[in-house]
Amino acid sequence: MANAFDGGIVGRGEAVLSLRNVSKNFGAVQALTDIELDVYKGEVVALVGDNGAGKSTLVKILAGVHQPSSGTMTFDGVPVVLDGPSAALKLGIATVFQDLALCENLDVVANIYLGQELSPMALDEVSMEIRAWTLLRELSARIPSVREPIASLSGGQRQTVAIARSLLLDPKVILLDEPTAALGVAQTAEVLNLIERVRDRGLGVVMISHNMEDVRAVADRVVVLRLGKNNGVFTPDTSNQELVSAITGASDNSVSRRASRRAGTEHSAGEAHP
Ligand SMILES: Nc1ncnc2c1ncn2[C@@H]1O[C@H](COP(=O)(O)OP(=O)(O)OP(=O)(O)O)[C@@H](O)[C@H]1O
Repeated sequence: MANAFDGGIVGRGEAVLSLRNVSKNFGAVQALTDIELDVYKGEVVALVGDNGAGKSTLVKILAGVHQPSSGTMTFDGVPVVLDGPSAALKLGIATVFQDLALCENLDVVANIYLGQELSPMALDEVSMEIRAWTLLRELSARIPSVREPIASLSGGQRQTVAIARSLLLDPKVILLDEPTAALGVAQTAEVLNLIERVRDRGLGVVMISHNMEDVRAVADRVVVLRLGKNNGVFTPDTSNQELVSAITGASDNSVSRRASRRAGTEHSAGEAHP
């Protein structure tokens, strides 16, 4: 069911992360215009839209990779300016980009601790292994051994390691760029379960996805971008037809035509057999 721009979140307290009137241009290219976004604790927000709609640009702004050309961002109610990815991380916004940035030849523990120069923890190997193992167990991750090199893991397991790594600094918000892209059915289910457990830890999750089935399975709200602008916030039970219309801007598309054909068939079938 669709509703305006709040997606049914009225009365949920203060958002952990908010954007107001955020615009971004790259020279003459207007990638985002007046974007509004709220992310609450313990919810999964799916960010959907056609190619070039501005999803990656928006996530990169939240991750501190790009700076908005105008508009404001607040974190825990406080206006913030992210001048780089490490500023976002320090604040409590972790990102898992599509490339995952894992080292094939290193094991799970080493990858989870990779690039933790921000961390004040100077842990020995044993403590690192225990912490990595505890984290993965809390996430019910199916990793055979934390001493397994990344090269021998499946796509879903790699995504799991990348997500576990992003949780190491106890972020409040995690950004996932197409976390199920290129995964098979079982691995996708595994990663979606993991996302639910991250949400259950009280984090706000923002997930870019092109896959409406995944979005329906895990999202609490679906934020649609179209041509760099907000085009509605929907609940995950919204019909495919309505979502596709919001994404493409066209009410006449193959999904709506199929739906109306089906309705027509049912109607005439109903008439034939009252
Ligand atoms: N670094 C950049 N320089 C110039 N233009 C850019 C840059 N990054 C993005 N754009 C433009 O901004 C617009 C939004 O792109 P963006 O990658 O955010 O869309 P998207 O929704 O993530 O698309 P996709 O689903 O294809 O990844 C596009 O017109 C794109 O060409």
